Amino acid sequence: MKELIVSPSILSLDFSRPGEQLDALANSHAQWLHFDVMDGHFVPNLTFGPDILRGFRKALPQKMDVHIMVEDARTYADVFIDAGADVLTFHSEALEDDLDAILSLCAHIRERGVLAGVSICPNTPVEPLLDHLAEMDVLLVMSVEPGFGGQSFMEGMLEKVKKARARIEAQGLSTRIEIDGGINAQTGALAVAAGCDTLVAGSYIFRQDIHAGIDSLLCLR
Ligand SMILES: O=C(CO)[C@@H](O)[C@H](O)COP(=O)(O)O
Ligand SMILES: [Fe+2]
Repeated sequence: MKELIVSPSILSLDFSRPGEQLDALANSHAQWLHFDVMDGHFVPNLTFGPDILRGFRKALPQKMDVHIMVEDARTYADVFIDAGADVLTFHSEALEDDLDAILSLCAHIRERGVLAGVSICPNTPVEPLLDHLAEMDVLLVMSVEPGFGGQSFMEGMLEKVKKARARIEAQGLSTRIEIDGGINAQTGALAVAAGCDTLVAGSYIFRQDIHAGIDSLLCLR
């Protein structure tokens, strides 16, 4: 498996003191920064636009791991690539789980020089993607219903991780398996044991000392 990456989700950043928290992130061992984009349609919440991503990109050395939870995935993939995404992950469900459309958007994202990610909600099976993992850089398994931070981890999602990990190892692929939702030191350990190499965590990291939270996840490997 690849090196373990921790991607703190800025959805849980304390926006009453952003400067202090961004400084802590900038000096942390986190390699990616998870940037959740929500449009109020695909999920019942609204978050950040491209100007905010530009600001984070200037302020932080981390790679920008952008997770778009939007209906119009094609349009907003380009909008957030233009704004500085290093990893662009869209939802399979936003493209009605149409495999041709999913693979075509992955190819487009890669052509733009960005890592392409495909995310699946808890009710979406992983099987249709298993033969196509070489065509994406990241498989993002949601372990909560998308839309909000602070929810409980759905342990049943680890079956998807195990299936994808077995396929990645069998084929010698470099595709990452990222997990998002309810990750803390305990659930993170389960996720790593199941085959995840990329952990998103929001409330767990920002509700304690940021460096301690990140380091406690990085040492799971
Ligand atoms: O995409 C999402 C939620 O839709 C996540 O990235 C959350 O921000 C994770 O937050 P925690 O569950 O770790 O608090
Ligand atoms: Fe996310």
